[in-house]
Amino acid sequence: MDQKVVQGIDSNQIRGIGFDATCSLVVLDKQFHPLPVNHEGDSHRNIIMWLDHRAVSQVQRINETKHKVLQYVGGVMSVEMQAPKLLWLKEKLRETCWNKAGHFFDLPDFLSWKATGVTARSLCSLVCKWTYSAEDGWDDSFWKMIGLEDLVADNYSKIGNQVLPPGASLGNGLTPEAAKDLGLPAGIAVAASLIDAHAGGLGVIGADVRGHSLACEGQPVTSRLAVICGTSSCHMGISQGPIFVPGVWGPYFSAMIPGFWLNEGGQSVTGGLLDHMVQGHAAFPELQARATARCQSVYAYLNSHLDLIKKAQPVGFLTVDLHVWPDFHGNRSPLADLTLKGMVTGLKLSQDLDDLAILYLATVQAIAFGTRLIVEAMEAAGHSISTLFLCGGLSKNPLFVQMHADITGMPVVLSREVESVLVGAAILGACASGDFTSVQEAMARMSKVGKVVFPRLEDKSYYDKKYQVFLKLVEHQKEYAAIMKGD
Ligand SMILES: Nc1ncnc2c1ncn2[C@@H]1O[C@H](COP(=O)(O)OP(=O)(O)O)[C@@H](O)[C@H]1O
Ligand SMILES: O=C(CO)[C@H](O)[C@H](O)COP(=O)(O)O
Repeated sequence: MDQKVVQGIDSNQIRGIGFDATCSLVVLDKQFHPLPVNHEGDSHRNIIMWLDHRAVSQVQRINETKHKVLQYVGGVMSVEMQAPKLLWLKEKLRETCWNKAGHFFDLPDFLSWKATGVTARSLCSLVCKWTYSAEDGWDDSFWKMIGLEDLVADNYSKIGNQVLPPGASLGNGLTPEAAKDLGLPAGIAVAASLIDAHAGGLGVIGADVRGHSLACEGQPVTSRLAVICGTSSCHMGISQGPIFVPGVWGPYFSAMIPGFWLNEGGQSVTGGLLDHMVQGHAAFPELQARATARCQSVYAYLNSHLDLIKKAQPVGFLTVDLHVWPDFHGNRSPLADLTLKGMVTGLKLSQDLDDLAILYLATVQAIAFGTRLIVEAMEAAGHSISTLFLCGGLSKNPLFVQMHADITGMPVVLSREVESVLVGAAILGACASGDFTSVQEAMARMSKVGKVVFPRLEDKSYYDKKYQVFLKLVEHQKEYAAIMKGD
């Protein structure tokens, strides 16, 4: 743990701590020491990252079982969830890892354990990534069916048999050892954690929107979709009753907001894809030099460059003959197909800064079309969404935000605090300390609207045409795969 987090802060003002993190799998032995998750035996590498797709064969076999728990992850389990990763460890590293393992933690639960010594898991991580049900607990038959019956035999002690709602206070709070590491007083309340995207959802979705002329004003919170966009994008929609959306994770009960069901759509690389496209282009060194000379981020430079080259037309029209399918790391939602790949059509021989800027624009648009596809799937299944609430690193990019508004046709609300994921974690801390009596009360007080961006409805027909092309791209990709599979 790190003292940077409290630099320049009066530590006596800190009343509670909340943790969030990606849903990566942490493996410890029976004495809580790190265990290698690799063939090399390097115990510094004891975490399988969320976006690690090594367990492809395992997840295929899990999905072939058609077990009823799969209904609660969108009908198809993702390779990014924990059950396939556990099965991979058992099958590939039985001696060195599986047999020696004492504790498998989701990363947010690992952090709260490290701070408090309490091994209780958050309902959020267990429901969303481990097939636990808030109503019925673990389903023994699932673990037996997929070949992980040993987890059932010891009453789930390795993956969690004490489960707490996010925001519940853990044990006696910060241990003396963790307090020393963090430079904080021992005993400060520590909350049961949330996965990062879920913390972002808490940080934005409950804001008071009065005075912004938004359709969601005075409407139930279920008309809002929180989109947490950083390395990946996660689309968090809530409902009073369970809604089964094919290819969209959930419905998860009480995994984000207590008492509400959650559906979680997602795109596995979004910010990561933009970085990849921009940094891998031949004109990147020139871009970097120009952005540095202006003390700008490369994205701010690209946005201003697009404004220069667009001439009289709207900037989005620069991609009339350049189209991108964004699933360079498979499709998480709503197609739930990890075999899908990225596609670009409309490339030319030139590779100058204009080409880079236009390719970047087409990628931003493709990510926004991916959001439109997810929203349409959620609405077809019963959600009624009128407003997007964006946060995360990508929400700092005005082009990304405007394209989401234009392409979905919905207004986008940005939070006053860009790092709303951290606001969500702070909400947890404020619940654990007893400063608020419920997550809902804390959300209403702590999330604040910053700016609202409305769609340019006059550009709608152009984006509708590009969306038609977008859908053709995946249709064609599937046709190519079928041709190559044939004799
Ligand atoms: N100033 C910026 N302008 C535009 N995009 C940005 C900026 N800073 C970060 N990004 C984008 O946000 C992404 C990272 O978002 P962040 O929320 O920090 O990631 P994570 O989800 O890993 O926490 C980067 O991949 C980058 O594409
Ligand atoms: O699966 C997820 C949430 O359920 C997230 O995509 C994953 O945790 C990583 O997010 P990021 O790196 O974008 O913060």
